[in-house]
Amino acid sequence: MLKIHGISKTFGKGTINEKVAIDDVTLEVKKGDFITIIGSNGAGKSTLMNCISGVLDIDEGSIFLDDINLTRMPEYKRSKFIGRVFQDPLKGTAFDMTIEENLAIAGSKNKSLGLQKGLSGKEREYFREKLAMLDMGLENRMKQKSKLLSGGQRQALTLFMAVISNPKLLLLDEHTAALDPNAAQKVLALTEEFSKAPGLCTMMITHNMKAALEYGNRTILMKDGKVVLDLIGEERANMSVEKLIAQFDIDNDRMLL
Ligand SMILES: Nc1ncnc2c1ncn2[C@@H]1O[C@H](COP(=O)(O)OP(=O)(O)OP(=O)(O)O)[C@@H](O)[C@H]1O
Repeated sequence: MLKIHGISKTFGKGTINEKVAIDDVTLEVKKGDFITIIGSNGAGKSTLMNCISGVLDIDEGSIFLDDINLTRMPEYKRSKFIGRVFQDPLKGTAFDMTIEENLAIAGSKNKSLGLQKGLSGKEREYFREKLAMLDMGLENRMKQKSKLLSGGQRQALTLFMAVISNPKLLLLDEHTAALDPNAAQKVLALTEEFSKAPGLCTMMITHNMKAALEYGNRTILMKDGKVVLDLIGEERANMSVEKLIAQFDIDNDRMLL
């Protein structure tokens, strides 16, 4: 379980540009939870993820993942427990490496062996089987460089790479925003599938309001650095995009209905 307690983050403290990006946020994410995160531009969604993953230091509060205290742990150490996928499909894979080299590196993340570029026959077979689950024909292209893949294929591969080391937490920051609608839907369906891995907590930022209510089991709305709505169960099932916009004054220039 992820336990975020009373965290705050202010940029440019003491300057005229001072900005409270995260304001006393407390949040518990249970194992198996798949939380979608929505909110207006500048609400603090990405900053929250950056605080959890260790890209940013928090000013106050604490972050625990199970019994592991992440609060002051450097980003590279947290990455053993946290898988991440960003908006840009070019960010997640090593462009000039083959699909299987990318997988080998991602798979070795949790081991003490360090980077491994090669795969044993057994590992190759394992990855081939797993890749087939993506249903994109990538299992037959394992020796091809990842730069030859389409955006959707690359993002599916990145997602797969983020989960093969069995992280405790998966953080997705608008990971389908740069994809065409078909590819986005496919990657969202895969996300839902991967989020069922035993013991995993998943958090996904999206500007697609419909997807936010459709995927996962819980939706939070952020505003001015705070969590102002936490929807789950029946309340979430009865919520619609129209109601959300009307009730919460969501103003987002990239919002998709
Ligand atoms: N590195 C930074 N330095 C200074 N201010 C920042 C920095 N990162 C974010 N901010 C500010 O903090 C606030 C929250 O930004 P954040 O990127 O978390 O919002 P967001 O909800 O992810 O927005 P969007 O939907 O537009 O991506 C914004 O006012 C932003 O300008």
